[in-house]
Amino acid sequence: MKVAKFGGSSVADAEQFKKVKAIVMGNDDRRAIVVSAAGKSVSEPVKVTDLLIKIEQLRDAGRDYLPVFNHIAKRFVAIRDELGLNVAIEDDLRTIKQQIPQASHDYLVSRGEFLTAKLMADFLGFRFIDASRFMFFSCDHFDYKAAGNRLKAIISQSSRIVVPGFYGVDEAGMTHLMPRGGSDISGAILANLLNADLYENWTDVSGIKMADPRIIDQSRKINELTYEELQELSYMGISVFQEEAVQPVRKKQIPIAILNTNHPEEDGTLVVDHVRENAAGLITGIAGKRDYVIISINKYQLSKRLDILSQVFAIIQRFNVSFEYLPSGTDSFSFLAKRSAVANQVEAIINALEDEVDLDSVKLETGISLVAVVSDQLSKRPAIAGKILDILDSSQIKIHLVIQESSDIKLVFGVANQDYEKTIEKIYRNVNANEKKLRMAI
Ligand SMILES: Nc1ncnc2c1ncn2[C@@H]1O[C@H](COP(=O)(O)OP(=O)(O)O)[C@@H](O)[C@H]1O
Ligand SMILES: N[C@@H](CC(=O)OP(=O)(O)O)C(=O)O
Repeated sequence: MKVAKFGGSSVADAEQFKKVKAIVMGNDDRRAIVVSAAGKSVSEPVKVTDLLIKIEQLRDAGRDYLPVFNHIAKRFVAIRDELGLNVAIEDDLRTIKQQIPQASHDYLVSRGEFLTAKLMADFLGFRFIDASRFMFFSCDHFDYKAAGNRLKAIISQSSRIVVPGFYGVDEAGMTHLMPRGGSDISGAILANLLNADLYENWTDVSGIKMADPRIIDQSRKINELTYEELQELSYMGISVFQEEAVQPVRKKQIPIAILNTNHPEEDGTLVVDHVRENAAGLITGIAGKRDYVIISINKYQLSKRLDILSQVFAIIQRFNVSFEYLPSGTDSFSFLAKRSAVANQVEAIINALEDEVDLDSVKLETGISLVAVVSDQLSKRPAIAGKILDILDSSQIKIHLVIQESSDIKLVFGVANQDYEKTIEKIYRNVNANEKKLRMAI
């Protein structure tokens, strides 16, 4: 059997619902469906999830949230009516409206998936199973055993079900929301629990492109990639698949297919443990994230001075900031964080480091973007890294730092924010134009 997850763009309105139905009915094996909340469409510029977050913000500011709520309600009623369904969605909308004044963030923001799944279940003629009945979280971790047992008790082998994505329930019975893009995680967990043969992830692009299609028009599609490569690309910012959604299917070696709801006839991307030798490119994908800060400390023979390093870490801990990378050298150590994560604490951290620790220097760099090149081949052909540095050097892009991780399949460059798109473009165009030549050279 297959688990099929449909993203927000696939369920944005009644027309999209019809495409979903045609896909689901097109294969008898598609028996477990996970949906996100109705997303953006031509006539709806904001995702329902973001509208729900807006309601919470207005409520907390003591402002009128009813116009936003009414807009959401109208969207769901319109889908119901255009599809000629009988679901009494007004009852659910009324309950949610009554709850808003005291609703938790997790409960309120999860309602988009709840309502979308209710409509989809009715439209498909499948059973609606609320995620709160079996998606059990315990201390923030998913409880596979308890969830699997409960699911077995509530559905049979032949059941055809629709489950809302993005949330589950905690030990206290309260709604537990997953990170943004979390319906991908729900789908992956369901595939794991049901021992699916395939996890289909239906979105608005025909598979994963080698580079963000918003930067590289007509970017080449990745036909196959490994779970590990997908995880690294997702971590580095490709929004098409949530990074935490890889592990649940990887554990059971369930392949993932990334497919396009608007063009179901097109091949997508297949994610597996090992890519066929002839399917692997020199570089699998390029991804990136903008707006980082780097705090670098320098001290002669720092790598041997654990006393100094522990003082530095004590300061970092005091500020409770999460750093994503900690590259180090013999005399230096750097902390890399998203600018929004350090917000206005940077100056205070630097002052504390300068005042309290005996360092040679403390340096701050801002406006840094990270660009990652991911490829299973990087570990087998280390010369690829050199070629990419060559490309950047001849494009006169200043590299602020290079990080090659122990996983050996990802190479990260720090460049100035204004060079972000140029960096991705230069690597993409050069590697694709010269793939044959590069292969022979390394
Ligand atoms: N490398 C990439 N390949 C494909 N899509 C990408 C890539 N990087 C970013 N994206 C973006 O991801 C989007 C799909 O993800 P998302 O908006 O979460 O879809 P959904 O609503 O189906 O969950 C695409 O429309 C595309 O703009
Ligand atoms: N609706 C949630 C969860 C999700 O997975 O959405 P999408 O599939 O549209 O990325 C969000 O916007 O984060």
